Amino acid sequence: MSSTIREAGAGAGASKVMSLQARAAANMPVPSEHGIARNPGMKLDLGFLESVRSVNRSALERRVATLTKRRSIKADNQAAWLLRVIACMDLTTLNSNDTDERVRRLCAKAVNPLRRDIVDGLGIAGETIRPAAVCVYHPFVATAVDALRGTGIHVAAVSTAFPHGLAPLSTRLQEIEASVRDGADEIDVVIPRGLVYGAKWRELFNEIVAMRAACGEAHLKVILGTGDLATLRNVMLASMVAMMAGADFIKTSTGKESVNATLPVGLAMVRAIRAYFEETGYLIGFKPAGGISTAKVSLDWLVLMKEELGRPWLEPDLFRFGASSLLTDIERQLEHHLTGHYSANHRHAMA
Ligand SMILES: O=C[C@H](O)COP(=O)(O)O
Repeated sequence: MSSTIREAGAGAGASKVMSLQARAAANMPVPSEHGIARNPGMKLDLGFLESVRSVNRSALERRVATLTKRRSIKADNQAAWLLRVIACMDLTTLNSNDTDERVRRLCAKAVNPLRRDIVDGLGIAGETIRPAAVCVYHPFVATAVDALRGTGIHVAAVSTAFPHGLAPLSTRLQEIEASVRDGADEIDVVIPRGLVYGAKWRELFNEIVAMRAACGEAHLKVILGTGDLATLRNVMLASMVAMMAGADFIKTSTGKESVNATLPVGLAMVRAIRAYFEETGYLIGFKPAGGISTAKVSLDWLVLMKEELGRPWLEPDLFRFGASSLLTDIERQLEHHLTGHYSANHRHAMA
């Protein structure tokens, strides 16, 4: 396993991953018109996990401060970048009061994410700007599949005793299989955090391997619940175990922890993705989720992805925001871009 991860807390200046041309020349898996070559996973490398002693939090924080201060998205380009945020969004509803009707309304919003006057004002009437997926609890998968049929928008299901993952493995696997049967394209699973506290890496690996098998063709996003994991070392190691076990994406949070997606923790995960890439040649997706509700913060995340991993990670195949209210703020900012005024949130009702 490469040394990149051991240096994950090192300061600025870390190189981006290899260009697509260089990858092709080196016969490595490359994104194609059929999508990204899927991560098959690898053997659990316990020796490598033991070799990771600590992660330098302050170095990660310094790097984030530099990236967000020297923001490379100019004001003139911000509208275009906000449209990219929409394209990389898993528009989410994960509430105790979700209903079929609410999910249908959210799906309708996904199909037409921006008000007509904003679309016309931006001159994008001929373009299809839509979230990558709608993310729901398992009982609403069939409703979302029905509502989104023919739109190209995926349905993502949180299917393993979300948000805590505290059910027998057999129950969690059955839930995944049921979501896949109902038509989910993507499955967001949570890890039982206790396996991380106990350093039960083999057990965690085996669980994720079984989840990946239960997903079949559906893509697997592994939620770490980083706010619960206590240390950045745990975040790094859990990220690596998830990727070794065959995760297509690693995801920060459920949105239900007291601390959800933060940029320094995201940076640690992104560097784990880079290390996995350097070892295996496979490109793993990243999904920050939970508490990302402003356009400004979403742009910070895009800058981080672009600077740390490069252009391929600005596409929905490799990058998603998990967010329930971000679209509302993006609409407001786009309206401000066009008119110079902000309107009230209720004019951009989500559902
Ligand atoms: O996976 C997505 C999250 O649950 C969304 O969290 P949020 O409601 O804080 O945006």
